Amino acid sequence: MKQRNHRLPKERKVPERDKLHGQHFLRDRELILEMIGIAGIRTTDTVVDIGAGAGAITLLLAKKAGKVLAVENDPVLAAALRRRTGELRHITVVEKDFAITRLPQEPFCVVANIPFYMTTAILTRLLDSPAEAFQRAVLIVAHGAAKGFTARRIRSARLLAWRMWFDIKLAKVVPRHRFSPPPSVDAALLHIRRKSSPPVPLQHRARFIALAEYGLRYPDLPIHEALKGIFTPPQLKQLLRAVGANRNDPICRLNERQWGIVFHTMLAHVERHRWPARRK
Ligand SMILES: C[S@@+](CC[C@H](N)C(=O)[O-])C[C@H]1O[C@@H](n2cnc3c(N)ncnc32)[C@H](O)[C@@H]1O
Repeated sequence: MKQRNHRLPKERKVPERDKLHGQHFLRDRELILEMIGIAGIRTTDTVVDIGAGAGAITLLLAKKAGKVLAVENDPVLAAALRRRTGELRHITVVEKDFAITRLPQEPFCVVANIPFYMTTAILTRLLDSPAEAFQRAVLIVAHGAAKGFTARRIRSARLLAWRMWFDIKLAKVVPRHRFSPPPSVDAALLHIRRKSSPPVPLQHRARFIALAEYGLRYPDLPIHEALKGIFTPPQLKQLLRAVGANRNDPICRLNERQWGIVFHTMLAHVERHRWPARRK
C-alpha cells in the first residue's frame, strides 16, 4: 500500500536568507506590465500587491487600477514605499505580515511577486474560501511550485478543491536572472481565475471536500478500489462509463470535470449513509 498523501506539492527547501525575507526584486517593467495585462486590471478593480517591496509593481498597478493595497512587512521597504506613493490617494500601504492583514471586503484581484516561502500560505488564504471576495490573480511563484499546482494528476484533496472553483494556469516561465538578487530557482507566472461555471456549485463545497478527502486518501489507488466504500459495483460500472475512465486508472488521474461527475452521481444514486463525512 502506498503512503497516504493528502498534502500539497512540496515547496522546495529554502536557504535561511530567503526564508527570512523572500526578497528578490523585479527590475523588469515589461514583465510587470505583462502581469497586469494578463490579470486584465481595469480602473474599477481593487488590487492587492502582496510583498510590495519598494513598489515596483505597486506603482505600475496604480496607473491601471481603481485602488491598490500594498502589503509589505519590512519596515525599511514599507517606509520607502510610503515615500514613493505619498501623493497617490488610491494606494494604501499596509506595513504588516500578509498572514494577518485584513483582505478587502469588496471583490479584489492580486498582482504580486510574492515571497516564495509563503506560497502555500498565500494560496490557502486566497483559495480556501471561494465564497469570499477574491476574484483572480497573477503571481510570481517558484517554477517548481507552479508545476505542482497545475499538474495533470491531482494528488491532494486541497489542491483539487482549489481547482474545482478556480482555474490555475502556468502562464510563463520567468528565468531567475530577471530578479535582483536572483533566487536559487527559476520562477513562473501563475494565473488564477475564479471559474464562472464550476463543476460543483459552491453550496456543496463541504460535501465535495469530504468526497475528495476520502477519494484521494491514497492517490495512486485504482478508481474502483478508492471509491468502493461509496458506490456499489453496478453504480461504479455506470460511473466509470460516465467519467470515461478505466476501473484500474489511478484516482489521481481524474480531472476536475470528472470529479464533478463523481460527485453528482453520488448525490443522485448513492444512499446518504454511504456519503463520506469530513475528516476531523
Ligand atoms: C519577492 S519580493 C518582491 C518585492 C517587490 N514586489 C518586487 O517585485 O520587486 C517579496 C517581498 O515580500 C516581503 N515579505 C516577506 N514576507 C512577508 C510577509 N510575511 N508579509 C508581507 N510581506 C512580506 C519581502 O520583504 C519582499 O519585499
